Amino acid sequence: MKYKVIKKQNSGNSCVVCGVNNELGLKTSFYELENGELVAICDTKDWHQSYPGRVHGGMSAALLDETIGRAISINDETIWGVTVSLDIKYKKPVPTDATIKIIGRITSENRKLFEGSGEIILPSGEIAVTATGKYMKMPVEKITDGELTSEEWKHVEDKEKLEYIEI
Ligand SMILES: CCCCCCCCCCCCCC(=O)SCCNC(=O)CCNC(=O)[C@H](O)C(C)(C)COP(=O)(O)OP(=O)(O)OC[C@H]1O[C@@H](n2cnc3c(N)ncnc32)[C@H](O)[C@@H]1OP(=O)(O)O
Repeated sequence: MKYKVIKKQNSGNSCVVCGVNNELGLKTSFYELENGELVAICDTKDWHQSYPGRVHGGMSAALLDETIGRAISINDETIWGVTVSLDIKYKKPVPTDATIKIIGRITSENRKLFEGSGEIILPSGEIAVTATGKYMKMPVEKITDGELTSEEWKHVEDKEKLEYIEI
C-alpha cells in the first residue's frame, strides 16, 4: 500500500544509523507517514555484514531500535528517549547490497516511558525482523550532556523529494 509522506525527520551527523557523515554507517532516512507510523529507508552495504551477504543482526537491531525510538517524536519532536530494553526476532536473513525499509510505531506511552514495535521489510515485501522496545523519556540535554548543535541534528533534503512510500 502507498502512504503519503508528511515529513522527513532530521538526520544526525555521526550516528551509526542516521549519521550523514558516518561513512561506514547506514545513512538511514526517516519519514513520518499519513498513517501515524514512521518508515526508515537505507541501503545495506557489504561492510554491514556478519556472514558474507547477510546483514549483521546487531545492525538490524540498531535500525529497529532507532526507528521505534524516533516514532515517539512524530507528534512531539521535543520528546527523546533512551532504550531500556529491546526484543528482536530474526525471521529471515537481511541481505547486504539491498534497499530495505523499517517501520516503527508507538504502542503505549506514559509520563516516563514509551513502548513500540517495528519490522524490517525486504525488497520482496517480506518481513525479515521484528522488534518490540521500551524507552525512558529523557531531555536530550541530559542524554548528550548538552544541547544538540545544528551540525549534529539537521534537516537534510533528498535529491528527489519523496511524496509517497510503498510498504
Ligand atoms: C544526534 C543524533 C542522534 C540520533 C538519534 C536519534 C534517535 C532517537 C531514537 C533513540 C534510539 C536509540 C536510543 C539509544 O541507543 S540509547 C542507548 C542505549 N540505552 C542506554 O544507554 C540507557 C542506559 N540506561 C540508563 O541510562 C538507565 O538505566 C535509565 C535512564 C534507563 C534508567 O535510569 P535509572 O535506572 O537510574 O532509573 P531511575 O532510578 O532514575 O528511575 C527513574 C524511574 O524510572 C523507573 N525505571 C527505571 N528503569 C525502568 C525499567 N526498565 N522499566 C520501567 N521503569 C523503570 C524507575 O522505577 C523510576 O520510577 P519512579 O520511581 O520515578 O516512579
